[in-house]
Order: sequence, then C-alpha cells, then structure tokens
Amino acid sequence: MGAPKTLFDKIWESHVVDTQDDGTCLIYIDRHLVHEVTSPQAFEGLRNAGRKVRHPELTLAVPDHNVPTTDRSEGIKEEDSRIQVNTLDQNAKDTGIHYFPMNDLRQGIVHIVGPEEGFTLPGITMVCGDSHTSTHGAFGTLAFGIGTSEVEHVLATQTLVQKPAKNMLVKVEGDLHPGVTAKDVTLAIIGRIGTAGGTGYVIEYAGSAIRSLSMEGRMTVCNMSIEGGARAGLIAPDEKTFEYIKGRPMAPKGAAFEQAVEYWKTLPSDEGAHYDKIVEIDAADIIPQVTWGTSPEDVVPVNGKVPAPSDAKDPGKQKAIARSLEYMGLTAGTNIEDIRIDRVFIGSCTNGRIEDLRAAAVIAKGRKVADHVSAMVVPGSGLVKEQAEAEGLHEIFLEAGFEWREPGCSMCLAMNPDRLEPGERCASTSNRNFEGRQGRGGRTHLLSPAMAVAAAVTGHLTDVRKLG
Ligand SMILES: CC(C)[C@H](C(=O)O)[C@@H](O)C(=O)O
Ligand code: SF4
Repeated sequence: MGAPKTLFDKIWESHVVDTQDDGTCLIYIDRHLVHEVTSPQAFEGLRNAGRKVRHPELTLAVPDHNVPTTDRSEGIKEEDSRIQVNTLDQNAKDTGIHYFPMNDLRQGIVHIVGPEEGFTLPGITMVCGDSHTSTHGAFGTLAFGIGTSEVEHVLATQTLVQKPAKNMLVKVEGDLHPGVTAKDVTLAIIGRIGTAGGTGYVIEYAGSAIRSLSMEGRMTVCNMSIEGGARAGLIAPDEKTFEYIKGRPMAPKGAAFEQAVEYWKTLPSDEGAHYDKIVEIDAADIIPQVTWGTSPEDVVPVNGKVPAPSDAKDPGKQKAIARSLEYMGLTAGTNIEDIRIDRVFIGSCTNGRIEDLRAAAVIAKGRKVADHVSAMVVPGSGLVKEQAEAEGLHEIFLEAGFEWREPGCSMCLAMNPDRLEPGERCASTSNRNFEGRQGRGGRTHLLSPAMAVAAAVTGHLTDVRKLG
C-alpha cells in the first residue's frame, strides 16, 4: 500500500496519459457532454482540419440554453437560437454522437440528462463546455467545465491538457434542521469560503450532513462548486449512488454493473489522505439562506438583514457592497423578509430535478401565488416533467397559479425568451445572481425551491419554516 490518497488523486492518477516537466498532464476523458452554446466552433474546427470525432459513442449532446419553454410545435421563433440549435442538430447527425433533440422526451439541461441516462458514472473523467459540469461530481465523477477550443481537442482526441488541482475538504457534520435543504448547505458554504475560496482546488464534500443528502441534493451541492471558485466538486460514491445508477439506460448492466460497483467501492478517500485546505461546518448552524447581492457569496440567513458597506473592513469589499445595493435597489439594514418580489423561477441544473419539484409542491399545495407575482416552474428535463406529471405535481403548481413549462435552462440565464424586465426582482432557484444574468437590469435572489414557493405565495422573501 502506498501513501493514502484522496478520491480526486485516485481518479486523476488513473487517467494521466503523459506528464510534462512543468507538471502539465495529458489526461484521458471518459465522457463528453455537449450543448449548443459552446460547440459550434469546435465542430467547425474539426471539419476544417478534416478530422472526425474520435469516440462518438462517448459523446452525448442535447440543446438546453436556447430552447423555448413554451409550446414547441412551431419550432424556435428567435433566429439566433434557432440557428444555434439547428447547428447542433446537424453536427450531431454528421458525427454520429448520441443526441436528444429538442422534441425528444429525454431532452433537458445537459447536467440533468447525463445522470438520468447513466452516462455519468463514479471514477470517470467527464467534461463539457459548461462551468456547471461540476454537478456530476455528486457521483464521484471528476467532472469540470472546459472552453470551446478544449471541446474541439476532446472531440478530436478524447484527451485534455490539464494541470492537477489541489485537494480541499469541506466537511459538514450533523443533522440539518427541518426545512434546510442542499441549496441552503451550498449557499452557506459559498458564504463561508467566498467565490474565490476554491480557486485552484477540487472540493470534496464530506461529513454526515452530505452523506444524508439524496443524489439530487448532492448534485445541487456539487453544481455550485464553481460558484465557490473550485475546478470541480466531488462526493464519495456510496450505496445511494449505486442504487441511483442501477438500471439507467447507459449504465453498465448485469455482471458488468456488479464489477463496476466493486471498483467504485475502492474510490472513497483513504483514511489519513492529505488535503491542502480543510473547512468544517456544523450542519446545526445552517438555516435557510438567501442572496441579497450580485455575487453568490452575498449570502445571508433569511432572518438576517441587508448588509451595509461599513460592515466590511476592506475598501474594495465596501465598494462592491455599495454597488450591489444600488444595482439590487436595496437599502442597508432592511430585513431580508421585507424584500418584495415580482417573479419566481423554479428550475435550472441546480434545482430542476424531481426532488426539487416535490419539495416545491409540498409548500405550493393549497396555496396561491400572490397577486403581484408571476411564477413559473421549469422541469430540468423531459423525464423530470413526465415523472412530475405522473405524481400530479403539475396540477398542484397550476392550481396555485404557477406556470408549468417545457424543460431547458429557461430564466437561469437570458439566452431564450424567459427573462426579467429591467428592475424586476426574482426569487430564483438557479445558481448565479450576476448583474443582468436573468435579463438586463433584472435582480436575482438565490434560494431553495421551498423558499422560492414561500416567496411566491407571500409576495416577499419569507422563511419557509413559518409556512409549515
Ligand atoms: C453558456 C454556458 C457556457 C454557461 C456556463 O459555462 O456555465 C452557462 O451554462 C452558465 O450557466 O453561465
Ligand atoms: S441551467 Fe443555468 S447554470 Fe445550468 S447549464 Fe443552464 S444556464 Fe448554465
């Protein structure tokens, strides 16, 4: 037995093809996810060089950012989006990669589709031209976002040039309070480490509170690793992971599955493995979280207040707070629960899975969206939508006054018709609250699905625990 290794070390070392003197490595990539935004130039580059996709069977593409979430029977109205999606249709056809077109039941946000299909597996390397590829780390998959020129490199060679990351451990121990979800955990972590806290690291999430999360919850946590600056997030695979994967269309079957499980069981970090940075959080300290500003680290407990520039010591931070307050149209010292909202968005690769919709429906049931609020629920994939409808969740939402949409990225970012008007304030289950993220001049408050419903029905940010 050699020195104890982390989960990250094990996956990394088993994928290195070549190492240069300066530490730069060539690593093998097991799986490649593709969407319409970051792939057109990559496919064009291949074509111009007269190259083929090296492993079409290891590549899965799906349109998600530019698809409309209303009636799709007449195609895509906006020209830019139509070209983008048509280009992916054509590239998929020409190269023979796996493809779920817009009207396929399996279409959805790429990070929801991968796990659903069993394309995402423990111990593998996975990339996508998308920063939230970190989501897949919930399975013990080394998954990270890459740029378009790297997408081309992976399509052509199934390898990638990368420097190894440092190991960071975020340990959340103890029981979560009722009403506190994976989203609150991840927001609390980012609030603690800051958006640069994970720079240069792969974060491994561990501790009893992380283990207690469902696979959906673990995906929510890993999804936002990138918002904490990390290259990727990882959670050790366990029985829940194996159970989730078993029987999925692209997962190994029968004896191959059993064999895979034996290997997956060897992946968790060894006792005594070295981490370059360790952060410990007590689950009991976490209550529902909301962002007030324009960075995901601008997070406060829902019973808190909007901060003042003078709360920060650093002059740079003071300026940033002042600017955020102005953009968000907020006054320092306001109770978070007194912030009135106009729109609610439930969806995205952070919180658009079945469990998120179930949690939202529990609060929505028998209640009504406030008169001045417009709210929508956007399932993360066609399969999530189908499952939700089989459980009658859509009826609960429609009855309460929510819109029930087709799957896609939707209002997580304004690349399709779903967007905020200037000055509109939105309670959103997505992952980014940057200026203009949900539409020019739009104001975003990030929170959990249950908290989003609480805001929808009361018309202002509200501690969901008060609704019971
Ligand atoms: C469009 C895409 C490249 C982008 C990303 O990389 O994350 C998007 O998904 C986002 O969430 O901002
Ligand atoms: S849902 Fe949002 S965060 Fe996720 S891939 Fe789409 S745009 Fe990016």
